[in-house]
Amino acid sequence: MRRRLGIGFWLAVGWIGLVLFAALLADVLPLARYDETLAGPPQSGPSLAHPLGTDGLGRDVLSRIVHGARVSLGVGVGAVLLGLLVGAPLGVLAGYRRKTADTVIMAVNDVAQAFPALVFALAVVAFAGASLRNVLIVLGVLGVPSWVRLIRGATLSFADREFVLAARVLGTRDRRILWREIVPNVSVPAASYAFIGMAVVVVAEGSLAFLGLSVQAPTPTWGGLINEGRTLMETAPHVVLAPSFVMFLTVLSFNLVGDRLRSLSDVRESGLEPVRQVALTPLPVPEHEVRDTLLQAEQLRCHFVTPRGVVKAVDGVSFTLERGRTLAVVGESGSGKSMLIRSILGLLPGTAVRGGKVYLSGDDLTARTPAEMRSVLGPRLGTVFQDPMTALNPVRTIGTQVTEPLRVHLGMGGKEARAEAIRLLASVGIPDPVRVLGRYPHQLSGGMRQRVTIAMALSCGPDVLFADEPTTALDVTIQDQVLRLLHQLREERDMAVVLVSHDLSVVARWADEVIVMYAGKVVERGPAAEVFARPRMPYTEALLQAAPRLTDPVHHRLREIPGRPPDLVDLPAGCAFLPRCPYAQERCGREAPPLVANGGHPYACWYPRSSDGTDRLVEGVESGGR
Ligand SMILES: Nc1ncnc2c1ncn2[C@@H]1O[C@H](COP(=O)(O)OP(=O)(O)OP(=O)(O)O)[C@@H](O)[C@H]1O
Repeated sequence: MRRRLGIGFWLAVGWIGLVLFAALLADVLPLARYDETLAGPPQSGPSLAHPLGTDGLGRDVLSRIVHGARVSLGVGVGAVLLGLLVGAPLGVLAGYRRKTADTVIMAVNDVAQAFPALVFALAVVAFAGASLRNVLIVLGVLGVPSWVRLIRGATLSFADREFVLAARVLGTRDRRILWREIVPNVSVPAASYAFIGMAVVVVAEGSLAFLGLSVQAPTPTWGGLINEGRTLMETAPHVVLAPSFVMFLTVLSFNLVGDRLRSLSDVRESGLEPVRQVALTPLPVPEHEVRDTLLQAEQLRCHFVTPRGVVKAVDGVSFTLERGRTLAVVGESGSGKSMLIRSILGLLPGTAVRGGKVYLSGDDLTARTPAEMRSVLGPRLGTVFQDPMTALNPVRTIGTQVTEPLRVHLGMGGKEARAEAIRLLASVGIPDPVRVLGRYPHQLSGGMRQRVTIAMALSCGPDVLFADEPTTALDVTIQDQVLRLLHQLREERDMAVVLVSHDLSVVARWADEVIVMYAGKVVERGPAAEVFARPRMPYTEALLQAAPRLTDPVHHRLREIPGRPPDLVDLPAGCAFLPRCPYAQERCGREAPPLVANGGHPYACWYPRSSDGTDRLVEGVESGGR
């Protein structure tokens, strides 16, 4: 957390703390009186007695800045609190209740936001006078519409989340949901906006003071000090520069703190972004040989630095893949399948550290910068994601989305790209592709949407197609069509396919090779038919026993794998599967088994299942049945 916030954040917090401290203790600090004229020679520069010099009336500039901080910060804090106290409940109400409450609140809010701020300030000062309280009220009220918008937006984004729905299903009262589920989540962006809001108010107060609409002399305010010093710019520039600089630093600090707090709660900053190798300490790469193969992964690792410790999501995965072959990656949820794919593609969350090497036809992809990777992603590596609805932009037509990679990567003109898009859509079995080009994703069925994403992934003719659970979001009949299509396209285009799936019947049917992952490591690897017919690692055996088989004539009982996958932050010293393994012995707790091949395919187990299949329940998982 400390590292993520950065040194700038802590310097900003320190500065704000210092200004607050000085403002609060202004009366007891050993400073000259802020209104004492001729405390020193007028317009004199910095000296020991007056560290920031004196102004045109010989008043101590430092003392005036410190006392001015009281007004500027006081107005900042007060106005933000006022805006928050009025705006937040309205925002929550609009976002949670929606319908009439939302319409009315937002309509009034829009009108309030459109009202000219300066006219409002002038009107209040003209009628009620330029006092600290009135300035605070003016700036607080002016901030309310922004608070309503912010809090409404945050409430809307949380109101439909699964945890709120779960609370509703349990019959929880609205008030309780608001306090327990919504308010704690909304308070994070609110805190960040409060700091940014304070910066805005400090500047606004300065501007009002500059116009003579804020607290009147002799009470100093930062804006007022700048206004006074303006006339001495040529003879005594320090009089205007000192308060300007203090105000600048304070506003900058508020913005910085607010921005860092926002980034902590911003999901976009934990989303996909190219691996930032320079900013993170890379993991060491062991010696290895670069092979003459299409795709090679060598000791690939993906670790996350989290407040709890290092999550080893992928830990030393190696494999090779040839053209015309399908490699399946299987394992339970959280075993590292998706992170393995993302590590290959170089698209990882910002907190990830990648290690190891990836070679595409001998070309080291891990040595490429994110910008250089862009020429590989699409043209050489294509990806099909799990949920086509989220993979497609809902507000753009299929035509604009399918033609985009053709125009960007292949430099096609509008007409040519359209013709190619029609050909691509037809090749993935979309009937009437011309009509589909003008449609939006929501106007297509799930199966059609997935065909569109496959067409997009294939548009630049990739060498390797990654399909991360491509059929999970589809119903069973469509699943088979999509997998058949992927297989057919692989044959036609002589590509390689990396298929991530937790469905072993899918893998057994369509994959040539398989790697079984457990807790970020490969625990078994080999030809799919062989691994499924004769699994050596008890985990693979357990996965098979837990997998339903539609072709099974007799409905045999599925065996659940007992226990839970281990905590990736705190992996045991020995075999990670030990607590769940029925065959574990003393050695398994002492030493982690390496991935070795004893005359067959490689597996990581000290006490493997027998290779002739006599001691287990493996009922001929069908392979090659395509
Ligand atoms: N941003 C992150 N920060 C910390 N840990 C993460 C992050 N993203 C993923 N992980 C962890 O990495 C591990 C592997 O995640 P991954 O998504 O690769 O699993 P998976 O096998 O694909 O699971 P699933 O089948 O559910 O998609 C998980 O334990 C997950 O909690």
